[in-house]
Amino acid sequence: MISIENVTKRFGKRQVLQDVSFDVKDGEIVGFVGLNGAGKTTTIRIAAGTIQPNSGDVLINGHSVTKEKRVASKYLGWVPELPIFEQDVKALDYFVYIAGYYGIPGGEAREMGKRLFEEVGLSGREKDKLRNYSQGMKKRFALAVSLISNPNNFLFDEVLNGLDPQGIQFFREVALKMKKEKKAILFSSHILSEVEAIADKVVFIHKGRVVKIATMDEIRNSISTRNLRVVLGKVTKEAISEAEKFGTVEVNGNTLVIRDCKADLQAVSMALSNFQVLEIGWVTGGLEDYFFKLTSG
Ligand SMILES: Nc1ncnc2c1ncn2[C@@H]1O[C@H](COP(=O)(O)OP(=O)(O)OP(=O)(O)O)[C@@H](O)[C@H]1O
Repeated sequence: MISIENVTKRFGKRQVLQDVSFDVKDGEIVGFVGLNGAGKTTTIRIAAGTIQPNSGDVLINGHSVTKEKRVASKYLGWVPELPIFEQDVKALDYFVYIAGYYGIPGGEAREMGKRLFEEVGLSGREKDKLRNYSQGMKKRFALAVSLISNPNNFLFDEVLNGLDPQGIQFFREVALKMKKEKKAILFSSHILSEVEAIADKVVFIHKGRVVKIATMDEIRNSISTRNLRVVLGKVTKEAISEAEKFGTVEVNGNTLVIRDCKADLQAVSMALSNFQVLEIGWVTGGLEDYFFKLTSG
């Protein structure tokens, strides 16, 4: 479990984080969302122990990153937005070198490296120098490194940035697999559809403050559009022209979506009653609608 507790951070005179608090529970994927400069990376770097907060703390499985960094780090994996590695070293050699910091002897580290390279889709590229890795490959390498201590908490900072669709799918599946294994995952991303696809809960940060924490169910239920979805038992020409009296109609099998519906649900339900209304309800919006509503407010 990752607990961010009242974290405050200033860079010089600029207040970058103000009293940021939230939890990522075991078996939970938490989306971390905010505009550019909102404070996501700073929060993540504080959680990873690479920068110190001015006040507050982050607990990893109950261990303070500010006071017990070594122990806390053992339970934490981190894939940074722009992984920076030694460029002139062969990837597997560098992995073995890093594993040394975790007290893993050379031979064992090499075997572990081969296994993890395969797991993250880098087999065959063990002898390439890191300078010859693409951005996506560097992220996969950072993931392999983060798996060395088999931690149960993960920080993914904009891991999808600059990835091709295959890379995006790979990291989505990694996060979902980790969730199944009851790991705690904090996942920052600008690709809101991806956050929506995997997150259980979303933390919204704006100008250094947490402005909202909501589950995906709460988000979906709170945004209702003027688009009405109706499932009919009988979809006939008459049914469609009846529906068209209320707005533009899209037909997909037995489902009609009346866009910008001018009437209320009961009126449409009555008007279509001869065509067997099996289901009727307003289409709910997604994370993107919610995010814009929140930040424009
Ligand atoms: N080392 C630093 N020194 C001074 N200011 C910094 C430093 N790192 C970050 N900042 C400032 O802190 C604020 C938050 O930056 P941060 O990178 O955490 O935002 P972010 O939400 O991750 O943004 P993005 O979505 O663009 O990655 C910004 O105003 C940024 O300029």
